[in-house]
Amino acid sequence: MLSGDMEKRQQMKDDLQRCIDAHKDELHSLSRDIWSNPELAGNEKHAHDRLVRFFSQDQTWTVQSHYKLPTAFKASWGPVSGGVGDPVLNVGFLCEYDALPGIGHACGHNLIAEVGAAAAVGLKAALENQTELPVPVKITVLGTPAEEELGGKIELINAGAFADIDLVFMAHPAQQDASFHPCIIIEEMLVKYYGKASHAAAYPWEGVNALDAAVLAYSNISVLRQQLKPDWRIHGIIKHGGEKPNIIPAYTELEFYLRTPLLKDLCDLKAKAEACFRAAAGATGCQVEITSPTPTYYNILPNATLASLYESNGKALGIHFPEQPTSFCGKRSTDFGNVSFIVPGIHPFFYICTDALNHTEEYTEAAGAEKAQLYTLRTAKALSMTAVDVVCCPDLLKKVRDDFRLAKLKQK
Ligand SMILES: NCCCC(=O)N[C@@H](CCCN)C(=O)O
Repeated sequence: MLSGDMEKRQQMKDDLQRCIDAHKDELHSLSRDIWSNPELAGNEKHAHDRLVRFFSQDQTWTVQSHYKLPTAFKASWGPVSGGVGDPVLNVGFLCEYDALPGIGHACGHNLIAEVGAAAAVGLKAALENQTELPVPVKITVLGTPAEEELGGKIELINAGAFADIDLVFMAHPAQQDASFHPCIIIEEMLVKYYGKASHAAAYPWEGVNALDAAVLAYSNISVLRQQLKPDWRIHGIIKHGGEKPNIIPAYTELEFYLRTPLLKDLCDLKAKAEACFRAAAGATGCQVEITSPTPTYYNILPNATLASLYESNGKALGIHFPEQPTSFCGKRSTDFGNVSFIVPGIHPFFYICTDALNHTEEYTEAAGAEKAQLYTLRTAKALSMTAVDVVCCPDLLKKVRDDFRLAKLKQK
């Protein structure tokens, strides 16, 4: 026999599930449209317009297009319930929608957008007839572009977009369901070598070969890797290697990603990598320019209370959470990590009916497939149901906030 409060929460959860199911075709059309029009980080114009249109069609949402960033948006609803002057609890849902160069939505960000939209619409349905919640509740959907490059969430943090948000939810497609899986710190290093062109056959001795420097740099990093801690990563490409075989390259460019679980480790890894890049310059007589063009993505802070509530709601919907998610390792990064340092939240991973790996063409196909929809909407329901638990139960909200404070202290 459910208590009165439990009965009310269950009724709210039933309402949100019915609402999401009622909107399933529209939600699938939304993610399919984004999937069919892949746009790179910072250029998600179609996705932005499509999501703005999705929320604007319901006049009860207040929608701000081009919110602080050209392809970010904000959709707000509420507050409802509570008394005048009561502190409002602002629940945030995040939508990502940037694709990858050459392989489209190979990370399923079109489904992240669908989950965020569906969870928000569902929570609205659960709340709109509530007049006796512990506190007034508001819903904020943030369109957070450019996760794969640039770190749109970090730019939005710096622009104050998260200042009034109390909880934040999103979910990311993967190979299995996991309420939490470690995502680690990442920093990009851009390396430019400057040499001197010359005819490669007629008088090569007059040249200073920037491609030699690039190759040596790449090789130096490759041997460095043997001496790195097992949970560190460093990987990169030669973005520009020269123009023609008979012109000794005067300019080359490399891009590397450095990843570590802890910020102090990142400093150590950066120093080692920089030594490799400078050694290649010294060996070839080139000049070298080393920069970090994008902000550092932080690791995701865990929140045990939210993760446990998410698992409980997910299991009620039939989600299976493997004890040890095996098919994807934790060596990935996201700008949600930076958000998790300023707002309590969760970023679960969810199965989309494929064993393909992210950032592959097979995953792109899976992210646009009809069979991903059941899992996508189920994830949205679990996120929304988790939000219902927290907004209805002040003790849970306190535990969430305590987890957040403790997790931050552990980072020091
Ligand atoms: N959000 C979970 C992982 C998504 C992802 O693959 N992120 C990229 C971020 C790259 C930042 N320049 C990654 O390679 O981890």
